[in-house]
Amino acid sequence: MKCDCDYILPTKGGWEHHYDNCISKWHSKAQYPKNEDGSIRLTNKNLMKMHQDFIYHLGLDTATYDLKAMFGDVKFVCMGGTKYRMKEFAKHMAKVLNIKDFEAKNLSKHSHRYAMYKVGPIISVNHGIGISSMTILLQEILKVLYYAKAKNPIIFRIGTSGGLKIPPGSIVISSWGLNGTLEKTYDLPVLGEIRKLPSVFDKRLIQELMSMVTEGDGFNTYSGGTMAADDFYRGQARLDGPFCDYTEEDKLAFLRKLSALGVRNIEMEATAFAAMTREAGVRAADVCVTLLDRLNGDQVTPDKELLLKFQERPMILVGRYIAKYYENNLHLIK
Ligand SMILES: O=P(O)(O)O[C@@H]1C[C@H](O)[C@@H](CO)O1
Ligand SMILES: O=c1cc[nH]c(=O)[nH]1
Repeated sequence: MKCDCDYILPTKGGWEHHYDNCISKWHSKAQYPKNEDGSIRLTNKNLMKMHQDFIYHLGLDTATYDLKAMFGDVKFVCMGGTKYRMKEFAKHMAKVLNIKDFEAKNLSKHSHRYAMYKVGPIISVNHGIGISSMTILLQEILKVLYYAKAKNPIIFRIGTSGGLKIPPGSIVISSWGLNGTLEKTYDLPVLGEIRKLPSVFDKRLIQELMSMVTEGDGFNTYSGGTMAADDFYRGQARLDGPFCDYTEEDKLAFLRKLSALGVRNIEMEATAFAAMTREAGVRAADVCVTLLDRLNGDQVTPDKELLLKFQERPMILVGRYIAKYYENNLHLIK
């Protein structure tokens, strides 16, 4: 398989292992500040001076918990908005990887915030709605992976979204995130000034995921841009919120403009997810199902059963990717 920089990747047992020894530009040390052994290198020197770190929203800390023993084997972190979805994903992966003794135990229950499960080498955890909830979770997960010295972890978001000109129930694998002012950045105010962090996803991971799509899936999978809105209603040009001071024509013109820019779906996390995983040197992909075509309306009308079916689709695709990784290596799973 070819990479961005035109290197033929030195794979040993097939493409599923190549990122462990990848020499491509995308994974170069400059951009992906990993240690030699593949563990995360966080650049915040203050962390090294701390005797104990309270990872508050996960209800964990580095003194009471042996994070290396708990999470040192983690290869994949999957996150999504709801607790229910992430518990179901953990159960799904227990089946896929044939892990018989899996017990869905919420490892962050003391925090009363998020629900985090571990199944074999996978963390499945919910992040709530929107960028601020997601980035708190993501940053605390990054610290857990850092303290645990997890090697070459990959992070997936399996989410829901509104589609643009594609049938409801399609999957979109995000190439980049677009913010509310139509820039491919995650804009974070720090010490009174806006930092603009690039929000582009790992191209090769997208290709690898696209190669998991089969004709028998029964739905379409696209890759394309994802707008991450800071609001579900006006922020996504809806007409059905409590406030609206624009017309239906304005809304449609905006959505068509997004579509012309290459945006396939709208959700509420992509920009920050791309930017922060990139800054941490961790490969990541945002895989969302669309619940509706926003050119045809605003209300999410599929019944509960169909909504749950739709939400299984990203789980199936990402599950297939993880299963492929372990195809010949199930013995690596504790
Ligand atoms: O992962 P989920 O289904 O939470 O993703 C989208 C974006 C927001 O978090 C939420 C809005 O309904 O759904
Ligand atoms: O339209 C939608 C549907 C799900 N999630 C969103 O953020 N927007």
